[in-house]
Amino acid sequence: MRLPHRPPPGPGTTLDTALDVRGLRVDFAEADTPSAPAVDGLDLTVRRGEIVALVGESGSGKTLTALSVMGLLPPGAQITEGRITLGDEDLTTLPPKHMNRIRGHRMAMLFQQPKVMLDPTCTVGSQVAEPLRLHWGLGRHQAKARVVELLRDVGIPEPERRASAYAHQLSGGMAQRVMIAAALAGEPGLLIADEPTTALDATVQAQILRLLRRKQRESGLSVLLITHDLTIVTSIADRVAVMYAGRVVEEGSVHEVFDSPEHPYTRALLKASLLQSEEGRLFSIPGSATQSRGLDHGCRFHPRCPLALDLGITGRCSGDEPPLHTCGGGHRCRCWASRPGIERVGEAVGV
Ligand SMILES: Nc1ncnc2c1ncn2[C@@H]1O[C@H](COP(=O)(O)OP(=O)(O)OP(=O)(O)O)[C@@H](O)[C@H]1O
Repeated sequence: MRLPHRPPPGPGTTLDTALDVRGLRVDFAEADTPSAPAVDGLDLTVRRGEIVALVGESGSGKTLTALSVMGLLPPGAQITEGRITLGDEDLTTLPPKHMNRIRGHRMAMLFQQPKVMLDPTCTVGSQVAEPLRLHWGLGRHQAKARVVELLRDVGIPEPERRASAYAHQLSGGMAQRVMIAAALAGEPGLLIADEPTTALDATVQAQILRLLRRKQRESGLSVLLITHDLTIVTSIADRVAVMYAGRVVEEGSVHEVFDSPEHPYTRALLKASLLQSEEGRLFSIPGSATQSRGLDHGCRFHPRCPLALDLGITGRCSGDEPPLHTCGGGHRCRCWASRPGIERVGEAVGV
């Protein structure tokens, strides 16, 4: 596929960069009426050995971003602009056969519903063995022994016996451990985890997050973690990127973004989460991200933004798209109003 516009890798791209996404745009080709891109000029970097959380409301384009990287977009969706670089490889130009070799070997993905993702007709052991045979060329006996090691390593009790179990015989937590073993079997450098603990209860969720953190520390794995849950971000991630209507509006270390949020959308997300709910009162952000998709002028958030609406700065906010500018260190924000002084005004209007 020939892409109309492929920007160069991002300015900070170094040997240290595991994944670099520049100007990614995803469109649905089969839509009857022309629709807005689902991902719209997204820039994102994951460095080697770090966990980056991608957060944002439902429909902001997080999953399509992950599927674009994996080369697994659903039928009808296609990358129409942008560049995705994994290590030194430009994934947007690779033929499907080459992508098959990279998937599972250099990058792997964990999904929300592990029991659904496991093949019900194959044993757990054969599914964990697949990448070992495919990417490392292990024979049946070698692969079997390695499967037991991998299952033990992710905390599956009696791994020899469990290797011959089927998906329906596993709890949700066990199934996710098996998926982690299968994902890590090919020894990928990048793991994309899309809401990996959403379907699990709180105790199992904490165990799975600890397991991911341990694997990241032991093997220098890079992780792109997609989640709605900001408490998960604070417990596991090094950096966070906040996505709104198809693009990143704020990014930085978890400390920078959560302790000093600059973008009114990030502030609203934090306020809507348990992290900042006031005396148990629930806050929701008026409107939805979909109403901002397809805006071809101004800040995508301005129709819902209390700063733009209350402070009468709508002219600027609806006129030009703000750039992602540096607010100090690695903290960057896409808002005309994120300047010293305005922050206090933002607090005054309750965002
Ligand atoms: N198969 C599809 N066909 C048409 N449009 C789609 C399809 N999948 C996603 N979209 C559109 O792309 C947008 C982004 O979807 P995506 O799944 O990436 O959002 P998300 O941020 O991951 O949401 P969630 O947190 O609910 O999973 C959706 O709002 C939807 O309009």
